[in-house]
Amino acid sequence: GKHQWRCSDVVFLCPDQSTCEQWVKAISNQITLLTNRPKRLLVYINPIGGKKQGKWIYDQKVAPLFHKACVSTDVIVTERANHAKEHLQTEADLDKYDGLVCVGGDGMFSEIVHGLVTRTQNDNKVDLNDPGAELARPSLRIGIIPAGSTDCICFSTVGTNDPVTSALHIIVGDSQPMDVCSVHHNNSFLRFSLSLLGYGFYGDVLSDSERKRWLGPARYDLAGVKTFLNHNYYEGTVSFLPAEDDVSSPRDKLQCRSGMCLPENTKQLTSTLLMPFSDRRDGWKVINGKFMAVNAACMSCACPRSPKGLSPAAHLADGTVDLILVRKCSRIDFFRHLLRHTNKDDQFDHVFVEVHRVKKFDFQPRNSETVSLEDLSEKSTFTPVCPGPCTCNCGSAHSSWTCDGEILPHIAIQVSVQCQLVHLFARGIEETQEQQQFVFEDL
Ligand SMILES: CCCCCCCCCCCCC/C=C/[C@@H](O)[C@H](CO)NC(=O)CCCCCCCCCCCCCCC
Ligand SMILES: Nc1ncnc2c1ncn2[C@@H]1O[C@H](COP(=O)(O)OP(=O)(O)OP(=O)(O)O)[C@@H](O)[C@H]1O
Ligand SMILES: [Ca+2]
Repeated sequence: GKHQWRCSDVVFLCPDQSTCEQWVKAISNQITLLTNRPKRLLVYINPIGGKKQGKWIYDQKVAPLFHKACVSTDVIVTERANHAKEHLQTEADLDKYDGLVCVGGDGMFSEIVHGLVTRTQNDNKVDLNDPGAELARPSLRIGIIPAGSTDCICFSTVGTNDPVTSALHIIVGDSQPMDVCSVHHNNSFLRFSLSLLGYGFYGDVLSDSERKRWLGPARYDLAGVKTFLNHNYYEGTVSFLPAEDDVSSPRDKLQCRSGMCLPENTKQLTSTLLMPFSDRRDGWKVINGKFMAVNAACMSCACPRSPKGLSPAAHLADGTVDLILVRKCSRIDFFRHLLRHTNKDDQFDHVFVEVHRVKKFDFQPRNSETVSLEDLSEKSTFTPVCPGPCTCNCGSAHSSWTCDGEILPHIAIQVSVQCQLVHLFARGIEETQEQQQFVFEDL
């Protein structure tokens, strides 16, 4: 149920010992032939993510399963932020392993993707600062054992945030390609985004929540309420290159399901992103306005807080990102919009919300040319110019971008989707039995 997998024992009864041994040998031989299954894994554990349970979860729930399945592991418990990333970039002997495992939340997973992808580009002499460069794909898959506060990437790729389920997907060697957004400021690479890239509301929630880390996962709720009450909006220009809209749309209600975003199927969803960078302005659209939030969801961003996610129909590996623009609106309207993330109603069905499926986009804040976070005082960045509804020019304040829970140092950014840059030990969200029955009855 609920996409959770469990181990189960099967008892074979044999008439004699030698038949029993033949069975054991035959089954072991068959399992050895399954080349998708990893045999050696490099595990990184963040001991301070989420409720600080990462090490306990791994030792109690995951390591015994790896042991049973004869998967050998090297385990690194991180000692500081960026430990895993730096280890992957420079030290790790990656040839020794069939995959990586991340025990932690979205921030920790982001570290591991950055380490692995940067290492792969260095090995292949690809310049990450060139926004038009075609990136080399890492050969190692990554498994996520959820132990963070949001665990959005695990939830959106498996359908649940359950360590045992994730461990079993790793053991059986599932593979799920995943899009990654690269974020540049002019010609300098800033970060990859794997889940939510958000300016305005989520940027402000994140900035505020970082100061409340000691609260654990509850920091987001407290910062969320505070940011909601502040009710800030920000002015800027969003330019984007739409994906072919006859193929799929953020409002088609077609949720990404297991098998949908495998390489061969993806070609039908979208033709990939080989457009030369010099042609980039052909077909671009420009929207100017005052926004409560500018959100880019590379995947649905489903998580326990919002089980269908920020963009329920976003696909994991179709080479596109859903760009959600929430324009300036009243508090009550914004509340209605937020509330719809938690129930079945359509959060895009508001006059002040629009959503576009895009391959690339740029954001330019109003009067921004020289603005970077270093130039902005804490006050002007994170505190509303006015505390409540007012007639003054609140819109001239700037927010900041949150990128998978990290604050970006620049506001003017250029984003492009790197189609299926990394692979996870996952298989996408499987249809539940009731859903399959429903489709069958429909047919
Ligand atoms: C009325 C209830 C409305 C609830 C609306 C919930 C919408 C939640 C959507 C969450 C989407 C998460 C996307 C994933 C982002 C991750 O890369 C990142 C790192 O892990 N996590 C967050 O940014 C963590 C982001 C956490 C954001 C929490 C926002 C909470 C808002 C609360 C507003 C309350 C208004 C109450 C008015 C009295
Ligand atoms: N040993 C460590 N000490 C301090 N920080 C660490 C350590 N190891 C990793 N980190 C950092 O902790 C940050 C947060 O970790 P993580 O993503 O696992 O948990 P979270 O923020 O609670 O959850 P989520 O990202 O799902 O909201 C990561 O960005 C990572 O860089
Ligand atoms: Ca996508």
